[in-house]
Amino acid sequence: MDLKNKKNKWKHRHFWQSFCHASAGLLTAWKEERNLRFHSFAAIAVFLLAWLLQLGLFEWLWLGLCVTLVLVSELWNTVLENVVDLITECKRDPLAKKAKDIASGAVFVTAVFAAISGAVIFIPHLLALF
Ligand SMILES: Nc1ncnc2c1ncn2[C@@H]1O[C@H](COP(=O)(O)OP(=O)(O)OP(=O)(O)O)[C@@H](O)[C@H]1O
Repeated sequence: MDLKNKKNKWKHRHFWQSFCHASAGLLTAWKEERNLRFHSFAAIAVFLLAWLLQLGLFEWLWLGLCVTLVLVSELWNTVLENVVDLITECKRDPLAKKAKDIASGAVFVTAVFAAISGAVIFIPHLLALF
């Protein structure tokens, strides 16, 4: 297939169009993915606690990095689930299971990293209160 000469009719022509499609994607993921909503609320709770404890700039940056990593890995997990369902037409397939389980594993690894980082940052501040 000659992809070079084939014009993609869906190609974005304006930045604003790209922005609208990205926002629509985020909204769809938010509506459909329970885990994404859970991680988003957890992120809000983390930022609220960081604000109450008056954390420093680098602690905020580190927490921001952890939250971003978790949310982005959750979004990629959703992308993969949708692509796998598209290919398999939602039929049972051992390769589909393998791909989805590994993608979930990636989210789990990021979430564990975020939880450990959160504990390292918050525990000393919380202990100092008592
Ligand atoms: N087509 C399939 N063939 C075989 N097993 C599948 C298939 N689709 C899903 N599964 C199994 O079911 C699990 C849940 O898949 P599903 O697509 O419902 O994701 P989910 O419940 O949104 O998961 P997550 O919590 O990772 O977001 C997968 O991890 C996999 O083990």
